[in-house]
Amino acid sequence: MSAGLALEGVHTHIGRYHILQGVDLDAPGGLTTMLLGRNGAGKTTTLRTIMGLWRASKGRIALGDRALHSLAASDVARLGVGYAPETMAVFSDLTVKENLILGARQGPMDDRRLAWIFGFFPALRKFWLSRAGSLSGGQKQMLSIARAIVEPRELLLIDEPTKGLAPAIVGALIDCLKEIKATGVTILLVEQNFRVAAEVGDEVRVMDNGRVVHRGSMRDLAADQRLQMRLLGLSLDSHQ
Ligand SMILES: Nc1ncnc2c1ncn2[C@@H]1O[C@H](COP(=O)(O)OP(=O)(O)OP(=O)(O)O)[C@@H](O)[C@H]1O
Repeated sequence: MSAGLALEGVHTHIGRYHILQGVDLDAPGGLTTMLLGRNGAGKTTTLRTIMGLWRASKGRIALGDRALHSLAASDVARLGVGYAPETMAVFSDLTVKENLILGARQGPMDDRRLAWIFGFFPALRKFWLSRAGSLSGGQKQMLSIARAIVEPRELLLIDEPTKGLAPAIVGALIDCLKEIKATGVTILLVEQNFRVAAEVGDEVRVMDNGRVVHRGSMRDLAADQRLQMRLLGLSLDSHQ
């Protein structure tokens, strides 16, 4: 089973702004933990701080018994952390294949793993030698996630994978997230679409103003519309 993630009292400053203001967050090993919250709550900054792309100015970040908070992003990746950023950081001028090779840190890509990835992202096989820049938004998102999982990981950080995607593609992405989840990897997933969150999340943490303000099971939050309204400002309409 994959290790769990724990943040204790994490502060992050970006320039003169104090963005994370004492984040206490746990993502239990082998489970999918949703990180929710209103725009600007600090979710992306939390993922980037875990990944070592922003340096925590205070606090501890640990994956199992390994401390991450003083490591560079390349060392965090080497410990088995995959990151699919919100911006779908694919290299437009490189082919799909070359983008995936860049995600494989331990050596050549494993054919069986590639076949597994193609199973839920068939477009990546189809456009294997095409420039990533020529893919649709949904396909780029899939490539970004495929890159994060091209090797087995201990922890996956995924930022808003369904953002801007057509509903039909969202369904395919949910299936894919469930497949990835079934491998037993620990997942921390930022998602604005509450329906997706309710479908794939085991646990949920909600952020507001640079702190975690709610911790519980996704099932309990999904069943409590008052709590959703209070924590997320969701109306019933947003459940469509
Ligand atoms: N590079 C930056 N420079 C200055 N402020 C930043 C920077 N990046 C983020 N912020 C600020 O930090 C706060 C948290 O941003 P963050 O992107 O982490 O929130 P979020 O919860 O992911 O929101 P969203 O859902 O809008 O992406 C916001 O007020 C944002 O304006």
